Amino acid sequence: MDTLAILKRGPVMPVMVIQSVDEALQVTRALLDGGINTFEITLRTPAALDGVRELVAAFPQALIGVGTVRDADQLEAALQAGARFAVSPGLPAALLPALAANRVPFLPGVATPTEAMNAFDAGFAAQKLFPAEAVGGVPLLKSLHSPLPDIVFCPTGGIHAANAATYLALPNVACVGGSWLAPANLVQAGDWAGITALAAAALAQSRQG
Ligand SMILES: O=C(O)C(=O)C[C@H](O)[C@H](O)COP(=O)(O)O
Repeated sequence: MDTLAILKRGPVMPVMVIQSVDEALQVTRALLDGGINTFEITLRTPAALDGVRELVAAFPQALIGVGTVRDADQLEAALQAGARFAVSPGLPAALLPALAANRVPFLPGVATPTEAMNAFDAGFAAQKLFPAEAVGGVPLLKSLHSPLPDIVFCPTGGIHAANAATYLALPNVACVGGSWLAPANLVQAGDWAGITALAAAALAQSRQG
């Protein structure tokens, strides 16, 4: 499965910051119940890699990837844990040899036309616009489409229930990602039904968009 196919499979991707394996299992179950099938587990917490391992084992129907990948060691560890794709806030040069060696579907972060062109030339036609809202959001994506029509984006950073559909309606957007699908307040409260409802609403909106 290539990166674009993974984005289209979404087309809404929860960006998850997990504090424990048990929490990861509960949140993922709740999101699956709402119809989400693609998950980005950020490597920002000590529980992340164990979480990936357990999620891959517990939910074979889910596509589990990792986010916040910043170096080759993280990428290797994530692949060993069973991650099926990887996402980064950028495209650090130090990652390129590991990406070439592993051929894992990879979504690099970009924020400018030059970064988008460099990532395209490195072999990545599907890219994450990050942080989407802060760097120009919908108007920026519209402006990028004319000169760079062969680059497809997954905007993340500042996406939420009220603006996701506007992004998904753009011709160069295949997916949107964000933490709004599993917000910390609902996770801490153990409000799994609330998370299922957020997921279902996001998917319903994406189908209208
Ligand atoms: O670390 C990564 O690889 C990322 O993917 C970054 C995330 O996309 C953003 O941190 C989500 O931003 P919010 O939805 O505004 O909370």
